Amino acid sequence: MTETPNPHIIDADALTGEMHPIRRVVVSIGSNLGDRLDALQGAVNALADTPDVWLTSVSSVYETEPVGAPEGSKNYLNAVVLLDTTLPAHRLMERALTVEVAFDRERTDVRNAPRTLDIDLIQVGDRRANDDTLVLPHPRAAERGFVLVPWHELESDAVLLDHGPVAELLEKVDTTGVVKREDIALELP
Ligand SMILES: Nc1ncnc2c1ncn2[C@@H]1O[C@H](COP(=O)(O)OP(=O)(O)OP(=O)(O)O)[C@@H](O)[C@H]1O
Ligand SMILES: Nc1nc2c(c(=O)[nH]1)N=C(CO)CN2
Repeated sequence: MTETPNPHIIDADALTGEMHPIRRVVVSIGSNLGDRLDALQGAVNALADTPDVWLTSVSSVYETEPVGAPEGSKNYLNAVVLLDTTLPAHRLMERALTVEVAFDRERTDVRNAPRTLDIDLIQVGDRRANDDTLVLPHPRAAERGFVLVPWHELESDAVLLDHGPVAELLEKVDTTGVVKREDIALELP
C-alpha cells in the first residue's frame, strides 16, 4: 500500500525554502604569514556574515608546527569552526576561496607555501565529493593534528566520514607540534 504524504510534516528542505538540507560543516582555518590572529578572526567573521551560514562554535587557537611545508616556514595559528548551512558544498567552497583572496592569499607553484589565510572544508555533513574543485571529506584531514586536536576540543565524539572517530585518529597522530595558545582567542560573532 502506498502511503499518503502527511501535509503536517515539513522537512528541512521546505523550511529553508531551498532544495538543500541543513548540513553540519567542519572548517579548518590556518595562517602562517602576516597578522595571523587577525586573519583567523577575519575568516570567522566572513563565514558568519555569509547568507545561509550559521556559525555554532569556534575552537581555541593553536600554535602549530608547519606540516609538509618548505624549509624555514613559520609556525601556523590554526583553529576549527563548526557551522550549519543550507548552501551546496561547492558554493561554500567558492565562498571560502573568495574570503582567502580578500585576505591577500596568494597562490604560487610552491606546495604548502606560507599563506595569510587557508580555509579548508574538512567535512560537509555526509557529503562526498571528488572533483577538480572539491574533495570531501578533506583527503589529508585524518593525519593532521592541527585539524583533529581543535575539532576534538569542540566535539569529543566527532567522527570523520570514511575514517572513524576523531579520538581514535588522534591516537595515531603526532600532536607534539600542536600547542594551545591560552593567551589569545577568537570571538564567535
Ligand atoms: N575540502 C577542500 N577544502 C579546501 N580546498 C579544497 C578542498 N577540496 C578541494 N579543494 C581545492 O583545493 C584548492 C586549495 O588548494 P590550496 O592551495 O589551498 O591547498 P592547500 O591548502 O595548500 O593544501 P591542502 O589541500 O593539503 O590543505 C582549491 O582550489 C580548492 O578548490
Ligand atoms: N601546521 C600547519 N601546517 C600546514 C597547514 C596548516 O594549516 N597548519 N596547512 C597546510 C596546507 O593547507 C600545510 N601545512
